Amino acid sequence: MLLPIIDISNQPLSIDFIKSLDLIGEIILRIPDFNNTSLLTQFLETYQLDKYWLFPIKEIVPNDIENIIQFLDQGAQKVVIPASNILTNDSISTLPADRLAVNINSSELCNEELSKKLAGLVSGYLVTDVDLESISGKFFQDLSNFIQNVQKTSDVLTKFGIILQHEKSEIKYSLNLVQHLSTISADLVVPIKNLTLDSDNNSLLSVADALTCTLTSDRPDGLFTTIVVDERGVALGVVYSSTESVREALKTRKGVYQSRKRGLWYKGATSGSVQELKKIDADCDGDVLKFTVKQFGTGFCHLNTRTCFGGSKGLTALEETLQSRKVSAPPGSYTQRLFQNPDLLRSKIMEEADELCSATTKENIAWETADLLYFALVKCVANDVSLTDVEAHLDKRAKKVIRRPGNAKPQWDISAKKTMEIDGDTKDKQIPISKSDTIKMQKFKLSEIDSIKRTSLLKRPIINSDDIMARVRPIINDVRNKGDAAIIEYTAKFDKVQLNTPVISAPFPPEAMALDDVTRRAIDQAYDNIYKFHDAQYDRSTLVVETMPGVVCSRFSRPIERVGLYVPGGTAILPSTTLMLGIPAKVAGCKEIIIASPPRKDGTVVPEVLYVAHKVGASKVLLAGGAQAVAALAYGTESVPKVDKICGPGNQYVTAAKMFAQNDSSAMISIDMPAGPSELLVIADNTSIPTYVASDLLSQAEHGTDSQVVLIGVCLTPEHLANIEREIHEQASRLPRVDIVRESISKSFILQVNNMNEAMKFSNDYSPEHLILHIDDAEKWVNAVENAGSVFIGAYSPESCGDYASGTNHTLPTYGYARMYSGVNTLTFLKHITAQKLTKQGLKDLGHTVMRLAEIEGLEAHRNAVHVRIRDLENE
Ligand SMILES: NC(=O)c1ccc[n+]([C@@H]2O[C@H](COP(=O)([O-])OP(=O)(O)OC[C@H]3O[C@@H](n4cnc5c(N)ncnc54)[C@H](O)[C@@H]3O)[C@@H](O)[C@H]2O)c1
Ligand SMILES: N[C@H](CO)Cc1c[nH]c[nH+]1
Repeated sequence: MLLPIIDISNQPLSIDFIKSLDLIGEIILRIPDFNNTSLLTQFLETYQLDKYWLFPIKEIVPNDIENIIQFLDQGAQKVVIPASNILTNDSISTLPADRLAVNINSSELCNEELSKKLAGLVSGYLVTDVDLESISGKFFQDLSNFIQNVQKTSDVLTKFGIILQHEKSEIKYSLNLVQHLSTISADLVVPIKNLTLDSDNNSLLSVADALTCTLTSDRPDGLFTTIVVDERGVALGVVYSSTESVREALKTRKGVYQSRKRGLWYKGATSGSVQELKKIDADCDGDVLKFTVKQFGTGFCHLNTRTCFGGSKGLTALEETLQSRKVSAPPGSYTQRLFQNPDLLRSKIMEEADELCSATTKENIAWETADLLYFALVKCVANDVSLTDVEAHLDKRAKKVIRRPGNAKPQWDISAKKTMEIDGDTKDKQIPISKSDTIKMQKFKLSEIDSIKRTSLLKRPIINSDDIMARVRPIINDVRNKGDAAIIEYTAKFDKVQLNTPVISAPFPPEAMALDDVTRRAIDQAYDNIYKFHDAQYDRSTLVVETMPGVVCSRFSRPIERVGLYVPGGTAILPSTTLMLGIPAKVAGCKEIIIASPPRKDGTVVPEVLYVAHKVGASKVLLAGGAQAVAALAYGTESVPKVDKICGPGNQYVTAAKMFAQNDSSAMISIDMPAGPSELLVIADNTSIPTYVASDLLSQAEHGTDSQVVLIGVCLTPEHLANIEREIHEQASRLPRVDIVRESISKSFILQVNNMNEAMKFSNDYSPEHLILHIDDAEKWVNAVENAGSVFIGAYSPESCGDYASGTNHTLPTYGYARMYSGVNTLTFLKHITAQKLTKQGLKDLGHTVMRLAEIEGLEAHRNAVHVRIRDLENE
């Protein structure tokens, strides 16, 4: 065949022409040297060749080695170097043989010693001084012997290029010559100025003809069987080519073939399923062509499948599915959810990578790899990266001659991890927690983190809401369909309690709410404080404003009639939450209060909860938790009346069920807010007391493994910070819930800042559920609070007081929702109704404004309702 050669100093060249040449194999680039490489770099950027050799005019000097390696790394197929250089320069001789070619003179073809020395070191020979006349004589025989010898001794696939002598001004590059050389596996090197994409003519050699003249057809019609494959090598079908169709294919860089019935066949011309031509190769014995194409449209086959052998499979099929999901996905598509939630996708990739690392059996490793490939490909498709792009990188990497050491980055280095201090970039990473580890938070300095890290610190752990919703939906449907029976069934399943009836109605049996005096007094005091604070929030008066003479607007409130209060009970019993929800509902005057809470293991209600239920005037207590309790309150069952609003915190199932019911118009229900795992942000300076700071942080960390606490240290001295950290470890180690704390503290962090403004800015951006100000002149900084559920001011205001008894509510927005939601308060249980009264004069004065605005909106009936009255008033 032929090897086009381009002198890169002779630019500009036609990009289209070069790209067509690039389709048929390798191109030799004649370059001045490796010393000044800017011309070459610019050439490669412009023409973006697929496969090329670099052939310098000048000899190689030692300083060139670095550049040679760099160009090989960047993708040069081979570098052509004089034999003397290869044999004398150690750095060159260590380069891989499949990336080196050598240029020799025709006289050296018979130099056996040289060919022995070069054996195994190179995979290409350019014979540079061949006289046209000599090609059929002795030279041809020598060349043939030489090639056979190399092929016998070398295990690298080797190419042989023949360069006709340049001194001869009139070199005739003919198809005969190409054909002749190809019989001994040699290629004719042809300057591109001697090549054409058109048919062969006397002065120029046709590229297509040069390609097909070396082929043999085993068909009576002389056509060449052509296999068509996609960029990943997947066979699309079989067609036929002629010299003419190859010529058209090269010229247009499209899939053009020879139809046995219809002549030249421009693939996709009528169907639209066109092909971009990427490569043409001949097989090893030159009787089949392979066209590599990028297939557009419905596919290659006339049956509208991608291939003539049916649909795709494996990674190609997965890629197609993901691409179609990106365009339009069926409702509830998990893939679409991954597209929309990069954080979820990131977590899944990490999770699957981790699972693959732990897999040991053949089956497991295949399974986990499939998982990881799925998520990785979602990431690719989401960002318009194709498998072909990925494979191009793999191929490019395979060409690198310098191998990286491949050590793990510090955060992934398992041996280093064991000794890692948690003072680096590890917030999102799983650090193995051992019981002997110091219980400590991760530490960051605001001045040392970038904005991406800051944003990640502001984020809460991801809630997988679609998965949870998928679990919650059938529970809700069951409760709607089967009522009490479903509640009993789910309570048995999740809470392991067999109930006869799921509801206790007031009046509650005194023995079921009997408490010792100390407990009762504590609850009573908490009750009084909470009541006092919530009662004060209730402005029972009617707001009246005369907006203009004779136009009086007013607003008054009414309680929401029936409310359902969810009191969590999964890992801790929470009578305090019964107070926090029941009291404002009672103050607001709700007519029916129903409390739902998971039963104890013996099927009873916690007496403290029942006592508070009684105090707030609840009519019923539903002995159920989770989604089944929320569904019963939202839709009603035989024994649970449907309510108008559901309030209260809970785990992810509770929250998902509340969100579901709120969005279902048939439920006609509202909720207080989406509330999740507890959280606390403490701002502390050097006036803070380390024991107090640590105790506050731990008070929220003990809620659950998903709780998050944050300490912002304002100019803390190293000693002060160390004291706080020591207190955290010592106090935590003594807690009964130390195992929960160990986990939640490891996900929590300390951020050191330089001043209070930085601290407040971070806190407002984080929007914590609880904010504690352990700082000098704490009260002054309350003015700077923009977002928080509840604020605790000064050293003697522990959050626990707000959790239980000071008077404020503890059902507060988490997860950053404090930016737009208030915590539960008396207004949560009220709605406001507005009213207005216009006098005749008021209507006369306002009427024309109303009529004009109705006219602008094209709402004639609106205008008329004023008009008929004003007409009467004007006639009075
Ligand atoms: N923001 C606030 O004001 C506030 C106040 C108190 C508590 N909290 C939070 O409330 C949450 C309470 O959670 P909890 O689990 O202890 O109690 P919970 O009462 O919210 O949930 C327990 C119920 O979950 C259901 N459940 C458990 N596993 C299930 C599964 N696999 N499928 C379906 N349903 C299942 C069961 O029905 C069970 O009754 C904690 O996260 C806590 O931090 C928040
Ligand atoms: N701190 C919780 C709100 O996030 C409420 C609570 C209940 N019991 C103790 N604390």
